[in-house]
Amino acid sequence: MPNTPPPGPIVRISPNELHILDPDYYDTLYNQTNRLDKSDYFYRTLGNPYAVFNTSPASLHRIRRSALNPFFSAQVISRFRPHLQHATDRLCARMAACAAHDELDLLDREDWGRTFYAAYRSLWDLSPLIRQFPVIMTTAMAMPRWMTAVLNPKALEVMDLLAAVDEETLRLLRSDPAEVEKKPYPVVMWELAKSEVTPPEEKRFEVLTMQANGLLSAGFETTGAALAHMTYCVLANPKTQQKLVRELEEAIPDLANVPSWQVLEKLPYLSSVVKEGLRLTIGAVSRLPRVNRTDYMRYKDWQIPPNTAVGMAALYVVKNPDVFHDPEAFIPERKGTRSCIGINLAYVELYSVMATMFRRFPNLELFETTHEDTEGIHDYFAPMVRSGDKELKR
Ligand code: HEM
Repeated sequence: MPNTPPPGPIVRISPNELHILDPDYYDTLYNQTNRLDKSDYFYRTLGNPYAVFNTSPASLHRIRRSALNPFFSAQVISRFRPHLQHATDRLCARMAACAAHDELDLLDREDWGRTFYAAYRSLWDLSPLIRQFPVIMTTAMAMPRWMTAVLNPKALEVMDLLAAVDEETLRLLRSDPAEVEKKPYPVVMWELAKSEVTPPEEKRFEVLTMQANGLLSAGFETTGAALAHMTYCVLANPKTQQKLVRELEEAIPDLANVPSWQVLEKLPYLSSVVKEGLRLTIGAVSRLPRVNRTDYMRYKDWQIPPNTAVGMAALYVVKNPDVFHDPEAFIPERKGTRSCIGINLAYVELYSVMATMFRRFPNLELFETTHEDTEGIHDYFAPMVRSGDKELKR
């Protein structure tokens, strides 16, 4: 057998796509200023081409991203915080009630809880298929409901979810302006629809509703998965839990006054727990291919021809032992960073929930939960855990 040399940093993973394995190149490829397109093939995976997340051409992406940016600044997200703290307090109150009454159902609204999650999970489950056969979405939309139900019950759940998002968007757009403007924070789709700077074609109903759907899918599963994963990591490491609880008890003497996110993120240990938890959650597990339509891309001495998709999987950066010593271990004492449009919103959620939950339940314990239950085994863009009927346990 001839000796096969180890592969270099570039591997051709399909006729028109390269993967680069070099953590030092990550910030260059994904630099927001480099104006590369997202790969059409890769990003059509959720069947929503109008959502900023899935918009391929850099020129159109810039328009959509700039329209959304103002709603995700740290300042604007701070206005949303009382709402989030209220939701966090409700979660903790439900956990306390469940513990007291030996009941386990934390999601008290059947319509916007379990069903909502299950429908998004079905969308993610279908996503690899949609990427290969995008026509599935249009076909399912055109079919009578009963036929979709027989052929693919998951697709029916997704169709119903999209219809529910349409309905919510429509209801919002028809709201009394005085009611919407009374809210202490901006309502994104409302502001986009009314904005004088949003181009008219971006105010079309089908664009707004897909943007709403895109923000929901990008915003809820990622943060939810990160919270679940980092809670598991803390509970699986009793020393970390003790250290975290000690810091929170000192910083939050009164549980009725949980400090703002800006104060919480300055708590050194909480901040390290959140960042290390985010590293292990990974966010987007696979490559996020970018394409230069007009020019060569350069990587070291390589010249990559125009129209070649080039991606790097974050998995191989965050699990790279040269970058993170003992990469599988949860070690909050080390540092790391992430970035996305929703990062401020995600941080408010992560800091509020982790601080409030561990301050309120210092003795929380794992029950019949193992590493396997939190392991991302599906690459649906975000890593997804095994689906199954495991419930939250007391
Ligand atoms: C822990 C939570 C989160 C993680 C780990 C995460 C991770 C990521 C990653 C890795 C990307 C880049 C994807 C790419 O380049 O293709 C991204 C983009 C994005 N994220 Fe997040 N995200 C989180 C929370 C949120 C939240 C709360 C929202 C709010 C709605 C959000 C909305 C978005 C959007 C819209 C994009 C696309 C941005 C663009 O294409 O310009 N994310 N996220």
